[in-house]
Amino acid sequence: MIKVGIVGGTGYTGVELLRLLAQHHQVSVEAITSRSEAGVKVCDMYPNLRGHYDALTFSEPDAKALGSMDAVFFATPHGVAHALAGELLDNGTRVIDLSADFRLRDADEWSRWYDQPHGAPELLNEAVYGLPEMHREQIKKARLIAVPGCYPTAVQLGYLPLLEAGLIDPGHLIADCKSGVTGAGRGAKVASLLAEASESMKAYGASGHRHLPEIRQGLGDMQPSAVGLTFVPHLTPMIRGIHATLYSTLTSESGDLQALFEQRYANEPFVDVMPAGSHPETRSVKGNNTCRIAVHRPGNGNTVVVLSVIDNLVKGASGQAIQNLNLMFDLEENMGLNAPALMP
Ligand SMILES: NC(=O)C1=CN([C@@H]2O[C@H](COP(=O)(O)OP(=O)(O)OC[C@H]3O[C@@H](n4cnc5c(N)ncnc54)[C@H](OP(=O)(O)O)[C@@H]3O)[C@@H](O)[C@H]2O)C=CC1
Ligand SMILES: CC(=O)N[C@@H](CCC(=O)OP(=O)(O)O)C(=O)O
Repeated sequence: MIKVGIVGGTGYTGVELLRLLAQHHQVSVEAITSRSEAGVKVCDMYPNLRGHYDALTFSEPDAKALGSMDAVFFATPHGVAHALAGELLDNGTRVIDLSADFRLRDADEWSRWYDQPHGAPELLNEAVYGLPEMHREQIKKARLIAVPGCYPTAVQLGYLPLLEAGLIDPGHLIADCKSGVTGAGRGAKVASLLAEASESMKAYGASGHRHLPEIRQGLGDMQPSAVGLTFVPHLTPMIRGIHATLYSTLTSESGDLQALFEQRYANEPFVDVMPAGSHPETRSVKGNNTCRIAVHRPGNGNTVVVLSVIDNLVKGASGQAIQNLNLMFDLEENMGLNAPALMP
């Protein structure tokens, strides 16, 4: 059994790790932290987990206890993994960080977007960006994984086949994205109140969101030219889900785009290219680690429209984190991640 710890077990991605790992036959969750709920039994706070983690109790984060694990997930706000990751790695514990602490290769750029100094620039060289569809071989050898953000996962998987094939202009990309409210975390915020978020929809971060440099870096790794990206996120009245509508312009004769996408993702266990003409729904991936994609070329013109949907808490966070763990520990990539989506 692989012994794992979770730092930040009371948040939405932390409890989603617990839900998914309850179905994983090779992992045992032995430590889970929360400063505010230390001493509380996991099942008393989350009754959906009764019968799965009856002996597990939240405790204060403790580097020594976490250092006795084979792997530790960080499901914490930005900056927390910076402070603890080095010590854990020195103890031989592998680190899978769901926050943005190690996603950007440039520490100064990270500081600008996250408005705080980078706490562990010495670890950036060895951090691997945990998007298996791009970096599977590096993930298998990694000790430190930066799990991609939710919007960046949906956007990068949507553009990947087109950029790798050199078919579109990378200088003029537009990503129009929608998120459910769990994307904002479990902490109390006015914008997440029912009366604020339901029956309404709004854009935010239109002139600069912290996922912009992360997406730009990822799209830059797919092809040699400079990336020009407009990224506009929106908050929508749903609990889970990301819907990305991705626009780009063809620069050469494209051939069969449907076949291109099907071939690129033929061996990917968690990317589903839908039949031509489809419009994937967020509810088709709810609770599930799949990214469903459809590619359109309206009026057979030069504009390509890709539709990409994921569950922000699964392929956008905890499911992808477990996919990375499976690769790092040489397990079946889909172990613990096989349950179909909840519909309706
Ligand atoms: N929600 C989403 O859809 C996604 C989230 N992410 C990222 O994953 C991370 C977790 O997100 P989410 O689960 O939504 O967050 P939440 O706000 O829901 O939960 C945060 C958790 O971290 C703990 N925590 C907070 N501060 C500290 C600290 N200083 N030291 C130790 N533990 C701390 C909290 O418990 P306590 O305060 O009791 O210790 C809580 O359990 C974030 O970095 C987020 O950006 C990534 C992709 C998608
Ligand atoms: C709806 C909502 O608020 N979404 C969050 C992003 C989700 C997320 O947690 O991303 P990181 O892992 O990069 O922090 C936001 O826009 O800030």
